[in-house]
Amino acid sequence: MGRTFDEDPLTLAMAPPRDETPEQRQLREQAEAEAKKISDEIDEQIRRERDVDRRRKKPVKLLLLGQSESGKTATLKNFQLTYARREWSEERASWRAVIQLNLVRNVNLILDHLTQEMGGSSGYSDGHNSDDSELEIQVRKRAKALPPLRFKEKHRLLKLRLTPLAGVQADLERKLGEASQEVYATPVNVAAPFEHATNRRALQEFSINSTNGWKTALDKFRTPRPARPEAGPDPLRKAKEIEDEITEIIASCKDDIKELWEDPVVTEMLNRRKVRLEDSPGFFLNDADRLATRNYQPTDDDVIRARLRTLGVQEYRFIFDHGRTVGQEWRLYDVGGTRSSRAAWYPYFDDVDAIIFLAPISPFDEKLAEDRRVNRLEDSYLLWRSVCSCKLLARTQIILFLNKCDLLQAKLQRGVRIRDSVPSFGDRKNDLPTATRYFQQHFKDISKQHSPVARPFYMYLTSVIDTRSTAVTLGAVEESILREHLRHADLM
Ligand SMILES: Nc1nc2c(ncn2[C@@H]2O[C@H](COP(=O)(O)OP(=O)(O)OP(=O)(O)O)[C@@H](O)[C@H]2O)c(=O)[nH]1
Ligand SMILES: [Mg+2]
Repeated sequence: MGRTFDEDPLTLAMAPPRDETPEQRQLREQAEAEAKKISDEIDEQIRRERDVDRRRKKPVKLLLLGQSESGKTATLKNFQLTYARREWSEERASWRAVIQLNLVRNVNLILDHLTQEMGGSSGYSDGHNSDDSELEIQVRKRAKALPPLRFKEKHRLLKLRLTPLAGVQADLERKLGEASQEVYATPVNVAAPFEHATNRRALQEFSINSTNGWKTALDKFRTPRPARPEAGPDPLRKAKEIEDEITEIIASCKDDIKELWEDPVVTEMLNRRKVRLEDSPGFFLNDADRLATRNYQPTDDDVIRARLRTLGVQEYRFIFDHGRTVGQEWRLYDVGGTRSSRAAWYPYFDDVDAIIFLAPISPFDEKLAEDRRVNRLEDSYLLWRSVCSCKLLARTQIILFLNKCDLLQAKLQRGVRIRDSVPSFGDRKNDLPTATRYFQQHFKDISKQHSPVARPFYMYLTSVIDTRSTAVTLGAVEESILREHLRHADLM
């Protein structure tokens, strides 16, 4: 074959030798085919590694489920405190308003009871009302049998001096928005309304899907920037003035708040009415000395204990700055836990790496706020069963937190007997290890019976307001979720 002088040197170098025999040609072509095969394999390997790498960098998605007040948001806060510390520190101060509202609510609740008690001869009317709960009827009966409470002039004055806190509560609730109000009776009477839901779009009206969650409420309480003089009255500065006014009123009520909470007649009144504020969400009365001050700044523990209800489904994006996955994005989905909020959960089951399911085990003798006929533990069992049996979640890792162990311990120490509310507990020992073993076994049995495909049972006993022990639990959880995340990345 003739060659021209203008062919480029590379083509010349790659060209077969002029005097190549047919055998040599066959060997050469075989060698070239082999080299191409190896090169293609290397290319494919690089492509696959890039793909896995890209998937590894995909955000880890974690969904928090459980009934209202089970501790989902408190768990989320622990994640932020442990793994996204910078953001946590930036936000801590803006929780002050929520904590102030929690404290003021505690006080106003006592004042409401006081007003009812001091209102009539014994504070209770004689007639029964069809709306009265069984507890109220019982309380009324017991109160009649006991000597009257000895209220003094001091109680009337305390009520009078603490009146401004009603206005403070209203102001704070208005500023914090709907999340600051607790929900009571709702029309939904099934534990898992998500079971019949189909797609995200159909449910949009139920869900507030925001990418900044509690920030919406807290943003109004960030430190204002200096206003430009030509811009007129600065709304942020105005907000700051209101905030200072609220803080001033609370600080000026400090001694009265403490006197009210430490008063023996008030204690007796709350006992008779079976009101245990200490166990309720957002209890801060024992911290009034520290909180009701002009320069109060929330501590980490205060923020974890602060109660702000979750509305709809909230997405939080954190780039972890601590832990094994520094630089990795995590998306945590926090949901409202009342029965009427649960229909909005289903669309989020689709694409999560793991679920943390929170079941509080201390309220075994309490009712749901949204439906006073339903026992809280029973509701958790039903909800757990629905989540375990959900086909869409058949291969999703589910981690159970049996939460509020601290409150369970305190309740058992006070002598509350489990078998009075949970007859199947029987004559077992009424102590913490026996109780947690018993509840754990019940959840394990449900998971075994109702999971469509056998799944491992991951369970932790938690008190998520204890940030130290929770950090240890989250370390184990992080590792196991990450392992699953990477396994998925390798399989895809
Ligand atoms: N003592 C104690 N309190 C807890 C524990 N876990 C949560 N709490 C408190 O219980 C209250 C309710 O917790 P949240 O985290 O707001 O509950 P939630 O599940 O997010 O509730 P919703 O948003 O209404 O669905 C908060 O004030 C928490 O600080 C716990 O283990 N022990
Ligand atoms: Mg919440």
